[in-house]
Amino acid sequence: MPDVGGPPLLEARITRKCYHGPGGTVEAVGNLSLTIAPGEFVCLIGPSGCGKTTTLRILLGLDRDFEGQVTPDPRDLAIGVAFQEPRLLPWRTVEQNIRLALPAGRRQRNLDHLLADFGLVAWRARYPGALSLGLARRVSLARALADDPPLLVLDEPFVSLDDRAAGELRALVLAAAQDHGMSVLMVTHNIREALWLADRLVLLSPRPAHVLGEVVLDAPRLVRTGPWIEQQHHKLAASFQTVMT
Ligand SMILES: Nc1ncnc2c1ncn2[C@@H]1O[C@H](COP(=O)(O)OP(=O)(O)OP(=O)(O)O)[C@@H](O)[C@H]1O
Repeated sequence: MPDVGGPPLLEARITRKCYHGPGGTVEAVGNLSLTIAPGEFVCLIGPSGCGKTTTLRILLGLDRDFEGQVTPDPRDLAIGVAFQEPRLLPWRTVEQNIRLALPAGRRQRNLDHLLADFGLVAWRARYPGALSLGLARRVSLARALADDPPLLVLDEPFVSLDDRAAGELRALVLAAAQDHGMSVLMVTHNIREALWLADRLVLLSPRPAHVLGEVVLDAPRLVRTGPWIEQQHHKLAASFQTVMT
C-alpha cells in the first residue's frame, strides 16, 4: 500500500523549462508540481509533445537546466529507469547488460532470482541481437530493477508489444513494485493500462505541461476488470477531453 500520508519520496516544482534553438524558444513545462509517495504507482498522462519526457528527464536529474526544484536531488535516490527503447549494449550479454547497471560494489551479486522472475534464465548468455523487442524490454526492466531502486521511472515501456507480451511485463512490474514497496512513475498514452496499474493518475495539459487534474484509484486491482476500466475511461474522457484525444 502506498504511504501517501507521510513525507513524499520525491517532490518536484518545475516553474519553467524552455528549449532554445534556431527556430526560437519552446516552453515545454510551466508551473508543474508533482509528488510521489513511497510505494505509490503514478501514471503521467498527457497529449503528444506536451512535455512528459522533458519532465521525466528533470525528475531523473538528467536535465538540470530548468527553473524550479526537485527534492531530494535525484542523483541521491539511485532511480531505476526504463525507456521505450531498451538501450542495451549489443556487445554485452543479457547478464552483463544487467550487471553493468549495478554499482561496482554489488556488481557480482546473485541475479538468479531476478533472471528467473523475468523469464531470462535461458537468455542470460545471449546477446541483444538475438532478442525480440518483448525480450529486450524484459532485460531493460530487469536492469532497471536490479539494484532494488526506491523509485522506478518508465517512459512508455509497453508500447508496440503484442497484448500478451505487454500484459506479462505489466504484471512483472506491478509484482516487483508490490514486493519491494517501490514507487513507480510511468508515462503512458494507454489509459486502460494506466487504470489497471496506477494508484494515481496525473493528467497534464498541452504544452507547456502543467497538472490539469489528478485521479486517485483506490479500487483493488481484482475489481479492475473490463467493465470497471471502461466505466472509468468514460468518466475520464468526459472530464479531461484535451488529454484523452
Ligand atoms: N532537445 C530539444 N530541443 C528543442 N525542443 C525540444 C527538445 N526536446 C523536446 N523538445 C520540444 O519540447 C516539447 C516537449 O517535448 P517532450 O518530448 O517532453 O514531449 P512528450 O510529451 O514526451 O512527447 P511525446 O508524447 O511525443 O512523447 C515538444 O514540443 C518538443 O518538440
